[in-house]
Order: sequence, then C-alpha cells, then structure tokens
Amino acid sequence: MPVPIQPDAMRLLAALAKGSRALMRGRFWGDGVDALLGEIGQASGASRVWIFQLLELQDEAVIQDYVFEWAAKPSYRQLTQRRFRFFASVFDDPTYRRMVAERQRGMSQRFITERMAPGPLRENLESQQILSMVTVPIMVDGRWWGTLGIDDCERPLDWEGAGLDALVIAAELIASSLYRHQLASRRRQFELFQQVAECGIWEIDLHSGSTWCSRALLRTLGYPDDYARLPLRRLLAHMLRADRQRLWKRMRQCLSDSGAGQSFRLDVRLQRPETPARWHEIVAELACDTSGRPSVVSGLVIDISRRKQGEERAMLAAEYDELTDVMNRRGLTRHLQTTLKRTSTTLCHLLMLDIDHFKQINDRYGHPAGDALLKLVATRLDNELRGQDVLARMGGEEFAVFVSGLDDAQAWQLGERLRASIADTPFLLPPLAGMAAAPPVTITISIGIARLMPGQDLEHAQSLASTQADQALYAAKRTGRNRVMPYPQAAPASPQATQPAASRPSDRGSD
Ligand SMILES: Nc1nc2c(ncn2[C@@H]2O[C@H](COP(=O)(O)OP(=O)(O)OP(=O)(O)O)[C@@H](O)[C@H]2O)c(=O)[nH]1
Repeated sequence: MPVPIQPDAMRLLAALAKGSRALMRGRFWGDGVDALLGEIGQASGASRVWIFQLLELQDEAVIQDYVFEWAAKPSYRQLTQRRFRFFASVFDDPTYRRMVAERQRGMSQRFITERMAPGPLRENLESQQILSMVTVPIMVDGRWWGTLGIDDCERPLDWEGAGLDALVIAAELIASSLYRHQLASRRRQFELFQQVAECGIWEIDLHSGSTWCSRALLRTLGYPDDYARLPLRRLLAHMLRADRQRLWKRMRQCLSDSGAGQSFRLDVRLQRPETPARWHEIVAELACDTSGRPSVVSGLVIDISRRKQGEERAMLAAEYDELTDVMNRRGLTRHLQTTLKRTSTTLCHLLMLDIDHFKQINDRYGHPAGDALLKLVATRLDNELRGQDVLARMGGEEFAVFVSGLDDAQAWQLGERLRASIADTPFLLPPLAGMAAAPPVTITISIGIARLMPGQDLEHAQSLASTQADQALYAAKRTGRNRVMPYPQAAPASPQATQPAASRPSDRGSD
C-alpha cells in the first residue's frame, strides 16, 4: 500500500477560484456545480468527485440521491448506476450512524480505507475499490442539505490540512450558490404572486425611516423596477391627503397599542403622476426588536379598484329604481341624510307625488303600458327640476321630490309646475309588442308638500316630513286629486292649494 499523499493546496485554490466564477456566472445552477467539481477533481487528481443530496432522514436510515459527479475516467462513473438512485443507507453500523450525526452538525470525514477498522463501511469502500475518501457536508441555511465527497481509487489521498479547508470552502460556495438560486426562484414566484394578486410588498424601518418596496409596488407607483431608494415622504405622497391622514391615525393607534403582531387594514387611494387615483387596500403589521420596541412595519398593498367599482355599482343599483332610472326610496334616504348633515339652516321641502287613478291605466292598456307611462312621467318630472333637486320613485306610482333653498311659496309653485306639466300635456305611449298603439293618455297627479327642517335628529326630521307630506297628499286625493296640497306648516300665505277640477285619465290629444 503506497504512503498517503496530500493534494496540492495551491492547485486546489486556483480550482476554487475558477469554479466559483463558473458558479456565479452559470445560467443554470447545476452547470456551475459541474464545473466546480471538475476543477476540484483535476486539481486534486482524484478519481471521482460527487454530491449526494439528502432526501429524508429517518430513524433507522438515511435516503439520499446521487445528483452530481465528475469522474476522471468513464470506468469511475457511478451516477447512472441504479443502486445510487434514491438509495437508502440503513444505520445497522454504529460508525455509519455516527457519520450521519456528524454530517448533520456540519463535520467533515476523512478515510484511508486501509487504515479503517473492519466493518460494513470499510467493506463498502473496498467493494468500490476506493483507497481514500473525504466528505464535507453542504449546509444550506444551517441545515444539512447534502454531501460533497471525493473518492480516490488509485492512491490514498490524505485530505488533512489545507486540502480539507479548500473542500470546506467548495461546499460553502455550493451552498451559497444554491441559496442564491433558491432566493432568485422565490423572488420570481413572489413577483408572479404579486402580479396575479395585484399587490405589492413594502417595509418601513421605524428607526431610520428607510423604506423597501417590491418591484411590483415600484411599478404600481410609476418607478422603474431597479429604482434605488424611495424616501418615506415620497412614498406617502402617492396617497391622497385625506387617506394619508387616516393612515397616520391608524399607525399611531397601532404604535400606542404597541406589540409585535399588531396589524391593521385600510383602504386608501394611491396615485401616480398624470393618472387618476386607484383604490388599494393596505395590510400592515408591526414587528418589534428584541427589546420589544416597534422597529419595522411591513405589509401588502393590494389593488382593490375593481372591487370598489363593483361596490359602487352595487350601491348605485341598490339606490336607483330599475324601471325609471331615478333614485329609489333608499337612495333618497341616503341623499337626505348627507344633505341635511351639510345644511343645518337651509329650509328644505319634501313633495310627495302620486299618479291619480293609475290602476285604470293598467286595466285599460296593460301593465307594460303602465310601466312605459311611469318612465315617461319620471322623465317629464325630472325635466322640471334643477340640477340640485332630487326625484325619487318611492314605489308603485308614487314619486318624491326633495328641494332645498326654496321658501314655502316657491315650493308650492314648483309643485304646481310639476302638476301642470303632467296634466297639461297628454302622454304618447310607445307601441308595445303584440298590442295596438295606445291613444295619447292624459293623466293627473296629486301632490302633498311638507317642510323639512334640518336639526339635530335627522332621522326624526325625515320621517316627520314624509308623514306630513303623505298626509297632505292624502288630503289632495281626498279633496278631488290633480292638486297641490301643502301640509299646514308649509302652506304659503296664499294660495293654500290648487283647486282645479278633479280629472280621470282620458284619451286626449298629446303634444
Ligand atoms: N304598470 C305598473 N303598475 C304598477 C306598478 N307598481 C304599482 N302599480 C299599480 O299601480 C296601481 C295603484 O293603484 P291604487 O293604489 O289603487 O291607486 P290609483 O289607481 O292610482 O288611485 P289613486 O292613487 O287613489 O288615485 C295598482 O294597480 C298597481 O298594480 C308598476 O311598477 N308598474
């Protein structure tokens, strides 16, 4: 048996330099590893350089796969042998169990076969004509990922000293390259996730005020992917002022409740130059340093503009009458609430309008014709109103008009104008499928008017006004229809109410 020789450390160092360049530049991680193993193999004159990847560590066995190999000659090749495909090494030998435990702790192992104690491990090496072997675990993120090994079948190589140091560096180069590769693929997955989820990721260091934004977020805000640094002030300037104030408030709350894991969600509008603001949801979570002080706040920015549009459409649909396209009762209630909150002194009026004898229209011309008439009535009433007045369909053939800034006499005049606009010009119903064209139809409406006094209790003011307007409307119906009747408090000095002759729907000429 020849005396063990040591590998040339300087040649190994040069091999590491070349191999590490290949690892850094290689398009595919595996190509770089192949190149590094080749450099090490040639520099050391070994027969075989290999990497086993750990697949599973069981109680009684370790499962590995033979994933990389460089061989000095084709006869030394083992990678393609079936016995090295997902091979299980059973811990029936205490030496082997110890070896695995040491590899888990990141320790290297060197063997000169001839000097080994008899046992399964020595037999295993002898069966492969291996004269010496060295193994260095590849630790990724502190965990045993796999093993770099070198077999020599021609000379016993003693790896103690600088040679082993070079191999440890090689294993670390492989680990860091694998780590970089994993990070790069995570980043790609992350980018994809952000693209699909229409979100971006951000982080703010509370001590320094420095920010980090993912590429997706930078893009959303109109910056290039590789934008160097986005100061906090500039980042926040993308948020509408009112939303920024709400954000600060939430942030202060979160910090005063301080504790890691405090989180909040907030809908804000973000804008980039020259484009309209879009709704985003901010999801934020606070993290503390080891002394428990808030140190970092980070989270997501999710584009919710489509959801907001949907919500707005749903709200509109919920507040508008499908048949006539004017507001419905719910819409009017919300409009009254927002308007009355703003104006505490302006006098407002609520007019309740009801088509007289509408049932007869349905009976005579059919329900679809009644629908068409309701639409025409809504359009005609709307044409008589100012931009700030609101027309709503309260249900059936009943409408309401809300006006502000008129005195009682002007409100009455408006009611009279509305009444006359309906009564004075007959309606021409559109031809309906399968029906004979209806002749022009003359109808009338009755109107009740009440004052709406803005005050502290909006709900009460509203319901009182609608009750009073309803009562006035009922009085208008009772006293002959086709008239405007103010509730006593809303009655102008004169005249009190219109008193034209009551009329029934009739067929008359139209305009
Ligand atoms: N075509 C149509 N008819 C409706 C609609 N909603 C309610 N109506 C009808 O409107 C009619 C209202 O009848 P009534 O409450 O008796 O009132 P009216 O016939 O107008 O009589 P007065 O109000 O007392 O003058 C009923 O026949 C309802 O079926 C609708 O959306 N479309």
